[in-house]
Amino acid sequence: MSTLIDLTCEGTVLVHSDMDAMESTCNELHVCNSHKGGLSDISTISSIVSTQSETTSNSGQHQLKVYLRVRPFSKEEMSSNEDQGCVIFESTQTVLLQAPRGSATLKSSERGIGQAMHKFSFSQIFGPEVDQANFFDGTIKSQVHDYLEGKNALIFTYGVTNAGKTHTIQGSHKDPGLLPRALDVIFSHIKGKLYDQMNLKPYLSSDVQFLDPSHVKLEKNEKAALFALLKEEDDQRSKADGSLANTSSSSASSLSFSSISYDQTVDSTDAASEKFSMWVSFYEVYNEAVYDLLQPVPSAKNKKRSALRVCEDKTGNSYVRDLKCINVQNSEEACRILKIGNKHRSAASTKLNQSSSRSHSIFTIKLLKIDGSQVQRISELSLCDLAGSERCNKTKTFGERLKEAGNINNSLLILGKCIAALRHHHSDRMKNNYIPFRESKLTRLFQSVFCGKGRACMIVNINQCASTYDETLHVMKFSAVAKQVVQIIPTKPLEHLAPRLVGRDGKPLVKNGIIDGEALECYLSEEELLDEDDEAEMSILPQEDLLNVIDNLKEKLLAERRRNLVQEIEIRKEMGDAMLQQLMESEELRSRQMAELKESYEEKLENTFELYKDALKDHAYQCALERIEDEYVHADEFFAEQQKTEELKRKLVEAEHGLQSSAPHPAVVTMESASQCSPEPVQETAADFERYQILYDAKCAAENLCKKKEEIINSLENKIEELSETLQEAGESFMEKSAEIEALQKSLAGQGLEINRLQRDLAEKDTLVASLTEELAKLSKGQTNQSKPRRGLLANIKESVTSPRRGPLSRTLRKSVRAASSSSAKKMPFH
Ligand SMILES: Nc1ncnc2c1ncn2[C@@H]1O[C@H](COP(=O)(O)OP(=O)(O)OP(=O)(O)O)[C@@H](O)[C@H]1O
Repeated sequence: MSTLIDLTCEGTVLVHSDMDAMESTCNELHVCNSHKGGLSDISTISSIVSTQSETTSNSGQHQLKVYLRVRPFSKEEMSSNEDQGCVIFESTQTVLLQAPRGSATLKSSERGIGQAMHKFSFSQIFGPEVDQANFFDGTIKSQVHDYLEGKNALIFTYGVTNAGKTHTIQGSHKDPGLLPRALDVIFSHIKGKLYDQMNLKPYLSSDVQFLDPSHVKLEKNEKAALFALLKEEDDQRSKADGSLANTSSSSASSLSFSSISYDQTVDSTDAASEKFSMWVSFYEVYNEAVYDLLQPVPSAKNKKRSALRVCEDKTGNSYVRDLKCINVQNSEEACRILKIGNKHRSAASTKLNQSSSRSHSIFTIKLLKIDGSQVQRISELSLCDLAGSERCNKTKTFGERLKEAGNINNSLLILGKCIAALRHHHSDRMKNNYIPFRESKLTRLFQSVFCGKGRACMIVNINQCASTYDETLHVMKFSAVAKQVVQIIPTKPLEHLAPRLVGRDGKPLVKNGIIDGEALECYLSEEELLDEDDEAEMSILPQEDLLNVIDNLKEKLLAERRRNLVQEIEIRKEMGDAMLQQLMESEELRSRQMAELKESYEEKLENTFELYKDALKDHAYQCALERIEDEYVHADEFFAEQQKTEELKRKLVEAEHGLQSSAPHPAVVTMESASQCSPEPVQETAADFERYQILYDAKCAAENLCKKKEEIINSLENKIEELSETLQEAGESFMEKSAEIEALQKSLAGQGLEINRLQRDLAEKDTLVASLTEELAKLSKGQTNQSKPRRGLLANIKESVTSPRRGPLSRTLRKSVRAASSSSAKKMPFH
C-alpha cells in the first residue's frame, strides 16, 4: 500500500534550515510527518502558518497566496493514454498526486525511496472545468481592487511547459486571461477620470517625472511609431497569409476585450478632481538578459537586440533602465501593446509545446493618481509569465534550446532559493537571513515586492499528463514551499514609497511644496550606489563587530560546506549503489543469455544429427523398396514353382530309370520286332512309349522352367548384390555424417570453453566492482572524517581584519565574502 505524504500546512510542514528546501525528498518529508510532535521548529512554523489568516492580518503579515490551476486534457493527450488518474481532487484546497506506471517517482517508491502518493494544499484549487472568468474572480480580482487603492501587486505563474501559464495570464481571443481582465477592471474604474495629458510619467521604480511639452511630443511620437509598427507587421502578415486574421503563434497575440464586460463593482471614493494616468511596459528576461519587448527587433540578422540593465534607485528598489513605458488611454491600446510585445517574445517550438515561451515575460501597469497637478500615489501591478520549469531531457532540448533551458532552470532555482529563504524570514528577521535576490535578474526584479513593497501571488499551472508526472511533482513541491512564505507589508506606506516628482534630469522638483532648483545627485548608477553603500556599511562597523560578522559568516560557510559534503556523499553513495545494481543486473543477464545460448546450440546440434540419421535411413529404405518393387515375386508363388520343378525332376528320373530297365530305346523298336513279341508286351511297349513321350515332353518343359527360374534366381541374386552395394554406400555416407557430427560436437566443446572463459571474466569484474565499492566506502568515510576545517579564505579575511596594517579592508572583505557565498551557493543544485 502506498504511503501518503502530506504537504499541506495542517499536515507536514517542510523544515529545512537551509535554502535547498526545493530538493526535499519525499523521504525527508515523510520523516517530518512521523516526528511531528518531536520537533519544536515544526510546530512553531506550523502554528504560524496554520493559525494565520491568509488575508491581511493586523501585523501586516500575508501568507503568499498560491493557487493551483489544472488544465483539461487535449484531444491528443486523451488518445495517447495520458489520463491515468494522476491528479485526484480532494477538496477545493487539497489535491492528491498519484504516481503513474512508468514514472520515476513510482520506480523510486518501489525501491523504497520516496512515496507514490503526495498530498498538497493550496489557497484555492481550480480544476479543468473552471473558465477564465471564474478563475479571475477567484484569484486576483481582489488584488486588482487593492491595486486601485494604491497597493502594489505581483502575479506570477509557475509550471512546466504546456501547463497553461500563458493561457492563464493572457488567454485567447475568445477567452481572455488574467491580464486583459485586470485591465478591464482598471479601466472600468478609471473610466471618465483619465488624465489625458502625457506630462506626468513614471520614473525609476516609484517616482514620477514631469515632462516639458517637447518631451511630451516625443512620447506621443514614440507611441504612434509603436502602433504604426504593429500595423505594418499586421499588414505584412496579412499579405503573406492572404487573410486579415492574426495567426501569431502566441495564444494571446490576437487578444481583444470583446468578450469582457466592464466590471462596475469597484467602489470609488475618489474625489471628482482626481484623475488617473496609466503607463504600461512589457519586457522579458531571456538567457539572463533583459530585453524591452516594445523595442523594435533589429531587422538585420547579425544585429542583436540590446539588453537593458537592472538598476536600483536610492530606496533599493530595482528597475529596468531605459525601459519603454507607454501611456495608454484605454484597454484597446493596452491590448495592442501586449500584442506588439508578444510578437517580440522569445518563443520556440519544443517537443511538448508548439509555441513554448522560452523567457520570463513581465507586463507592468503603473497607475498614477493625480489630484490637480499633484501626483498623490503611484501603484504598480506586474504579471509575470515564467518560462516552463521542465528539465532538458523531457523537452528534447539541444543547442540554443539547451542554453535557454539552463538559464531558465538557473533563474527558477534562484527564485526557489529566495522563496525557501523567505519562508523563514518573517520568523527569523533578526538573524540576518541571507536571501539570494541578487543572483538572478528575475529575483532582483521581484525583490522589492517580496520585501514588502507589495503583495505577491503565485499561480501554479499543471497538466494531468502521466508522461510529465515527475516534473509536475517537482512543481508541486516548489509550491508547497512557496505557500509557507509570509510577506510582511507595512500597513502604512513608508515615506520613501510616496512618489517624488522629478525633472527630466531626475532631480526632485518639489521640496516642501516648492519646486527646488538645487537638485540633488541622488539617483546614481547601480555600481556607484552599490560600491559606496557597501564601502560605507563595512567601514563604519567597529573592528569587534566585523570580527563577529566574520565569525557568523564562517559558521555559515562551515555549515554550508558540511551540508554540501553530506549531499555529495549521498549522491556518491546513490551513484555507487546504482552502478552496483546495474552491474549485478547485467551480469545476471549475461549468464542467463550464455546458458540459453548453450542450450539452444546443443538442441540444434541434436536435431541436426537426428535429421541426418533419419534422412539416411529414409534414403536407403527408399532405394531398396524401389528395386524390390521392380522385381517382386511373391514367396508362395516362388516356392510353388520350385516344388513343381522338383516334382518334374523326380518324375523325369523315374521315367529314365523305367526306360533303361525295359528296352534299349523306344525309338529303335521296329514294327517287326514288335510283331515278333507277344501281343501283350507289344501293347505294353506302345503305351509305355506314349507315356515316355509325355514324360519326355514334361521333362523338357520342366528343364525350361528350371532354366527360367534359375535366371530369375540369378537376377534376384544380382539385385541383392546391388542392394548390398547401395547399403555399403549408405553406410559410408553415414560414416561421413558421423564424422561431421563429431566435428560439430568438438566445436560445441570449444564454445563451452569460451563460455567458461567469459564466466571467469565476469568473476574478475565482480572482484573489481567489490574493490570499487570498498574504495567508494573508504572515500565516503574519508570525506566524513574530513571535519578539520582548512585554513581558508575566511581565516585569511579574519587575519586581515585583525591586522590594522592591512590594505583597503572593506573592499577585500566584501569581495571575499561574495566570492565565498556565491561559490557555496553554486554548489547547491536546485534540480
Ligand atoms: N485552462 C485551460 N483550458 C483550455 N485549454 C488550456 C488551458 N490551459 C492551457 N490550455 C491550452 O494548453 C496549451 C498550452 O498552454 P500554454 O501555451 O498556455 O502553456 P505554457 O505553460 O504557457 O507553456 P510554455 O511554458 O511552453 O510557454 C495551449 O494550447 C492552451 O490553449
